Amino acid sequence: MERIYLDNNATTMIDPEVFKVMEPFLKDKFGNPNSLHSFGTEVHKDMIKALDQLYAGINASDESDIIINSCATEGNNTVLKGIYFDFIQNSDKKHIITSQIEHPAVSHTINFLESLGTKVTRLPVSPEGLITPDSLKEAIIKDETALVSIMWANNETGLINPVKELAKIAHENGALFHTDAVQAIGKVKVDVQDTEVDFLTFSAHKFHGPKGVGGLYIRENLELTPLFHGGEQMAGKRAGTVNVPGMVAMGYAMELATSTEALEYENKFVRSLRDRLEDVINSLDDTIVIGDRNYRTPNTILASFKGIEGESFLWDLNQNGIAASTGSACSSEDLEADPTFVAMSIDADLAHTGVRFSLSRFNTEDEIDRVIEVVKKSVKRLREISSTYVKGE
Ligand SMILES: Cc1ncc(COP(=O)(O)O)c(CN[C@@H](CS)C(=O)O)c1O
Repeated sequence: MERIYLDNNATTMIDPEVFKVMEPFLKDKFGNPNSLHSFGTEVHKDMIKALDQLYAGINASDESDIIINSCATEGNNTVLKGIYFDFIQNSDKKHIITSQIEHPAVSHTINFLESLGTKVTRLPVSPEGLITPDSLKEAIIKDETALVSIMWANNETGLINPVKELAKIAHENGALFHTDAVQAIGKVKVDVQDTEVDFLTFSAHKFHGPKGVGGLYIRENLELTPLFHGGEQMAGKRAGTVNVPGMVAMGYAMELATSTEALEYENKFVRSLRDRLEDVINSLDDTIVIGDRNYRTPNTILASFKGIEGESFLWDLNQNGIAASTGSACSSEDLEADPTFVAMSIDADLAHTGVRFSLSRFNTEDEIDRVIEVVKKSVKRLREISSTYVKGE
C-alpha cells in the first residue's frame, strides 16, 4: 500500500537535493574543521556558504550570530538557561514570561528554572488560540521581566502569534524576546530584523533537512553564558565538534525552504491541499478544526471528531497507510487532554479527540484525495461502533 505522510510538524523527509549536497561530507570530506591540515580546512568554505544561507533565510544581519547546535531543544535550553545565569541569578530582573502553549522544550525548561526560584508568568491564549499583545502588556513588569519567550507558530494548531508586536512590548519594558520558530521556518516569512527578536531557535528536520542539527540566532551585541563548555568552536559560544554534514545540509534546506518561490508554493499549493482536506473535515457532523485557517501555518490542521478517541482514529489511518498524529509527537504517548485545547477552553471530551494533519511540499493532490476518502470512512465506522457517540449531542 502506498503510504501517505501527513506528520510533517513532527519531522520531515530530507529533500533529495539536500541529501545530495550533504553526502560528500558523510564520505570524503570528513575532516574536523578545527584541524589545521587540508582535511580540516577544505570544509571551511562550505561552512561559510551554509552560514550565508542561514543568515539569508531569516534575514539576519552580518553582526548577529547564528550558532549551529543539535536541535531547537538545545537552542531553547541555551537561551532560557543563559538568561537564568546572566539575569535571574545576577540582576534585579528575575521574571520570565512565556505562554501556556509552548512546546515542552520551552515549557519544561521554564518549569525547571521556576524550581530554582525564577518568577514565571504563563500567558493564557485568547479564545482564538493566540497570545495577545494586551495579555503581555498586563503581565510584563518594567525592568523586572528579563525575558519574554513566545513561540512564533504553535506545533499542534499551526496558529501564528504576533511576534513583532510582542517583541516591541518586551523591549519597551526592558526585557529581551525569544521565539521558538521551529514551526514557522519554511511556512511563513521569518525576518529577525523586521520583528526585532533577540533570540530565535530552529531545527533542520522541520524544513526538509536532517535530524540532529539546528540553529540559534542571537541578535548583535547580545551574549549569553553558553550551555556547553569545552572547545573553542563557534567562538566559544557552543563547544563541541561542529556537525559539518548537518550544517551544510541545513544551510541548503534553509535556502530551499525560505525562497520567495518556496513560500509562495507553501502558501498557495500546499495550502490548497490543506484547505481541501479541512473543508471535508468541516463538512462532517460534530467535528471542529481549531483556529482560524487565515491565522495558521498553511500546512496544519488540528481537528477534533466528537465520539472518536484520537488514538483510535490514528490507528485506523495508519492501517490505511496514512501517518498523522494526535498532537505533538513528544506528547503522543500522553493521554492528558491536549493543553492547547484546555488553554482554549475546549470541552474536555473533545480535547482527547484531537488529530493533527501536517502537510508538506512533497504531498500531492492524489494523496489528499485518498486521505479524504479514508477520513470519511474511518469517522463513519468509528462512530458506528462508538458506545458514547450520539449524532448532534
Ligand atoms: C515548536 C517546537 N519547538 C521545539 C521542538 C523540538 O524540536 P527538536 O528538533 O526535537 O529539538 C518542536 C518539535 N515538535 C515535534 C516533535 S515533539 C511535534 O511533533 O510537534 C516544536 O514543534
